[in-house]
Amino acid sequence: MKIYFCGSIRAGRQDAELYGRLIDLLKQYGSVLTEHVGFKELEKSEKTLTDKFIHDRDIDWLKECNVVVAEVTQPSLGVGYEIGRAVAMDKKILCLFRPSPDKRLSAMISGADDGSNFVVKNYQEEEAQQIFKDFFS
Ligand SMILES: O=c1[nH]c(=O)n([C@H]2C[C@H](O)[C@@H](COP(=O)(O)O)O2)cc1CO
Repeated sequence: MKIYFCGSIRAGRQDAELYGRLIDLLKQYGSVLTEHVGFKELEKSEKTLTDKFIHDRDIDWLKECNVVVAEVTQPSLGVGYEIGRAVAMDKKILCLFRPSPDKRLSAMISGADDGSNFVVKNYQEEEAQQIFKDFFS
């Protein structure tokens, strides 16, 4: 099982440590192609790469993966783009959103939930393990 994990990078790194913990949980189910999204020092390593390289590498990984898991609480153009491309590739997608009074998820994500291939879950971190268990079973 190859998993493509999406999380905000240039749109803000406030959830980076959470991404790292989610990626650790996901490793029980397969290999995470985009492990760097959860790295604390990420910006240093990705800074040596051109935007074209990053885009083309990530689209190749997206083509290669079996499922996409996206943490969508921090809105990110890159994550939205990856999700749209993944839909066009018929990938199975799980989006995770942590509700709070100051955040509203885009209708283009919440409204895409079809209960099977595109699943959107409101969650708190402690529920992630069970959500992954259900999604991957
Ligand atoms: O350096 C990068 N490396 C990288 O893999 N990405 C991909 C993976 C993330 O899921 C997504 C983040 O997009 P953004 O940077 O617009 O928040 O794009 C994005 C960047 C920077 O845009």
